[in-house]
Amino acid sequence: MERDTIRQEIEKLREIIRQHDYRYYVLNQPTVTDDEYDALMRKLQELEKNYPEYLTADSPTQRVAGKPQDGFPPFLHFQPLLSLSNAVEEDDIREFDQRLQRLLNQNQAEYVVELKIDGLAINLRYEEGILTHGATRGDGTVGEDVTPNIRTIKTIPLRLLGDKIPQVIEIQGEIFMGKNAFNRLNQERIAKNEPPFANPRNAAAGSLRQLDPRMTATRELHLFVYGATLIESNLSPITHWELLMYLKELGFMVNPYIQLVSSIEEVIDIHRKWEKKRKQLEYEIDGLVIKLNSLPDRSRLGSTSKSPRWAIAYKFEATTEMTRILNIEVNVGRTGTLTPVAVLEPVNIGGVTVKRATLHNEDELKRKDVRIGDWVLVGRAGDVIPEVVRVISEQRTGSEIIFQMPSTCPACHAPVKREIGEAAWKCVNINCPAQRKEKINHWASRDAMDIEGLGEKLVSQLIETGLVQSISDLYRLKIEELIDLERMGPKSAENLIKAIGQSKTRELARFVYALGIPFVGSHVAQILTNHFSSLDQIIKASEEQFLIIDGIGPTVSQSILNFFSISENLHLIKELKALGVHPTQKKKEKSVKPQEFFQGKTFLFTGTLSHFSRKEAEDLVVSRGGKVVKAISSQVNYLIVGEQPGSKREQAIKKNIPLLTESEFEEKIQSDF
Ligand SMILES: NC(=O)c1ccc[n+]([C@@H]2O[C@H](COP(=O)([O-])OP(=O)(O)OC[C@H]3O[C@@H](n4cnc5c(N)ncnc54)[C@H](O)[C@@H]3O)[C@@H](O)[C@H]2O)c1
Repeated sequence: MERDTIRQEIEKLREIIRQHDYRYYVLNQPTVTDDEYDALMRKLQELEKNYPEYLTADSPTQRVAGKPQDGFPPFLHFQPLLSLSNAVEEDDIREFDQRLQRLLNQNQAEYVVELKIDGLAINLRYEEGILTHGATRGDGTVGEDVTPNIRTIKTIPLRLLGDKIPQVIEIQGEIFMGKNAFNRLNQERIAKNEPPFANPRNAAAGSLRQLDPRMTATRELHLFVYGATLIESNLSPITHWELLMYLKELGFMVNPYIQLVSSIEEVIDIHRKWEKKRKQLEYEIDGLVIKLNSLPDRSRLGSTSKSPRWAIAYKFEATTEMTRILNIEVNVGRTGTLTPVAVLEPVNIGGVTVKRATLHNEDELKRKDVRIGDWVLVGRAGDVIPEVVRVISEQRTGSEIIFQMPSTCPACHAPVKREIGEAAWKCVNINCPAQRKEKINHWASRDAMDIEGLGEKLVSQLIETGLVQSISDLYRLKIEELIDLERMGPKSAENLIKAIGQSKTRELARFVYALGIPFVGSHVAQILTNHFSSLDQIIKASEEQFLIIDGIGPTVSQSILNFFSISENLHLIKELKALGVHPTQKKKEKSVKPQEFFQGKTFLFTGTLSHFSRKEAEDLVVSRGGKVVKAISSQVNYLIVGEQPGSKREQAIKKNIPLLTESEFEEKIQSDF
C-alpha cells in the first residue's frame, strides 16, 4: 500500500472513531454496537503499530474519550479516571503477566480478578464520611458533577459506615442497571412511544445524566465499587484486596465474584468459566479486569496517559472485525445457486482467520452496497459462517469497484436464471461441474455418508480427470484408477475404496440427508426416517402423509415431492441400489429425544425473563423448530412465565395450557441443541 494512502486511511479511521465517541459519550446515542466500535479501534491500533511514524498525540488510541456534557457543573477528579488497555487473546494476557514481572523484577505476581461490569464509571467524594460529590468519568480528568442524581441511588451510602472513616476519600465504581430493570424500562418506554435503550449500559448512562434527579430516582440503578484514592486518611492498605474489604466495611457493594489468584493460568481458567456463565448474571459484563494486588508495586509501574500499566481488561471474544474486500467471487452450490462471496484481506475474528465471507445474494449485495476495495466489518457469531456486516462507507476513496452478478455460470458458462420471487440466480445446467462437485462433497461429508479421506481437493481431482461424473460413479471406482492420481499412493487408494465401501450401509437418515433435497437437513431427515420405515415409502408418500408429521411443514413436503418427481433423482437411487448401496434402518425409537421438545410446538411468553431478552428467548424456540405466538389460543402448547406475568397466565390456567417457569424453560433449551 502507498504510504500516503495509509496515512489517509489512518486519519479517516480516527475521524470515524471520534464521531462514534461523541455520539456514545456525549449524546448517549451510539449508532454502532460496541463490538463494531472495538473492531474499528483495533484496526487503528494495528495500523499505528505497523506505521508508528503516523502516531499522533490526538489519536483516539492515546486519549481517554468523552467530554463533560453542558448542563452539569465540571468536577476535577483528584486522580484521573483512566481507561483500561484490553486484550482478548490468552497469549496477550500471559504477555501482560510477563511484562509486569519483568518490570518489577520478580517471578510471581498476585492478581485480583474482577468482573468487568458493563455500565459507566463514577467517582464519589466523601469528606468526613459525608457524600459531597458524585461525578461521571468525562474525559478522565474532568467529569460531570451529577451529585443530586447520585444521591437517589439506594446502594450508594450518603454517610459512610463503621469506625474507620477517612477524612477525604474518592471512590470509583461502575453504575449499572440490571437486565430485568432494563427490560421493564424499555417496555414502559415503548408503551409511551419513546425510543427504547439499545442496552443496559446506555440505559444506565441515560438515567444518570438526567437533568432532573426525580427522573433518575425512578430508574433502578446500582453501584459496584472497585477502587479508591485515600486522599487524607490514617489508613494505608497495601493490597487491592484489603482496600476492597475496607470499602465493604464503609457500606459499599463490592461485586461478590472478586477472586484473588497467584498465577495467570488461574485467570485464564476463570475467564473461560465466565465466558460460558455470563448469561446467568442479572447484569451485563463484557469481560474481566485483572489488577495487580500489591499497591506499592502499582505505584512503581504507574500509568500511561490513557491507562494504568498494572491492570488489563480481559474482554470476551469479539465477533466483529474490520478488513478490506480484495475481490468478489461467485460460488456455485450443489443446486446451481450462485452465491457472491467476498475475498478478504485475512483477518482474525475470535481466534479464527477469516479469508472469505458470504454476501448471500444479489439483493443483499445491493442493499449493503458492497464494492471491491471497500473497508468492511465482518462478523462471525459462534459457528455461523462469516458475513459482511456493513461497509464503512466513510472510508471510501472513490476507487472502489461496483460488482455485477455474472450473466453466465462462472463454472460452466451456461446461462443463469432468476425466477420471480426468488433471491438467487441459478445455473440452469444440471451437468454443471461445479454443481456436481458440490453434490459429491455433500454426499461424502461427515453428517451425510461420512466417507473418510474424500475431501474437497480429491473430489475436484476426480471430476477434472473424468473418473467421477456423478455420485454413483464413486461406487464404480477401482484401486488401479486411483493410483494414477497425483499424490495418491496404493495405500491411500485402498483406504479410500474401503471407506467408500463402508458408506454403502450407512443409516437411512444419513442417506436421505446426503441426497441433498432442499430444506432437508439432518434433523428433518431423522424425522422422516423415524416416521417411514423405508426409502420407498418416503418416495411414494403424498403431501398429506408428510403434513401429518410433527416438524414437517408445507415448504419441506413440497420440496421432497419435487425432488422425487425428477427422473434423474429416481434414476440415481436405482443406480445406487444396483451398486450395492443399501442404507440401514435403525429400529424405531419411541422415546422422545430431548431434541424434539420444541419441534413443531407453539409457545407463548408472559412477563419478564431474567436471563434472556424476549427476542433471544423467541429465537431459541424458533431455532429448535418451535413456533412463538403473541396471543393465547387453543394452539398454544406451553406458556413460559417470567417475572410479573400478565393476564395470559390466568387465561392459560383456565384453558389448561401447561406453564413453564423460566428455569424449566432454560433446562429444556440446554438439553435441546
Ligand atoms: N458503540 C460506540 O459507538 C462506542 C463508542 C465509544 C466507546 N464504546 C465502548 O466503550 C468502550 C471504551 O470505553 P472505556 O474507555 O471506558 O474502556 P473500557 O470499557 O474498555 O474499560 C474501562 C472501563 O471499564 C469499567 N469497569 C467495569 N468494571 C470494572 C472493574 N471491575 N474495574 C475497573 N474498571 C471497570 C470502568 O467504567 C472503566 O472506565 C469500548 O470498548 C466500546 O466498547 C462504544
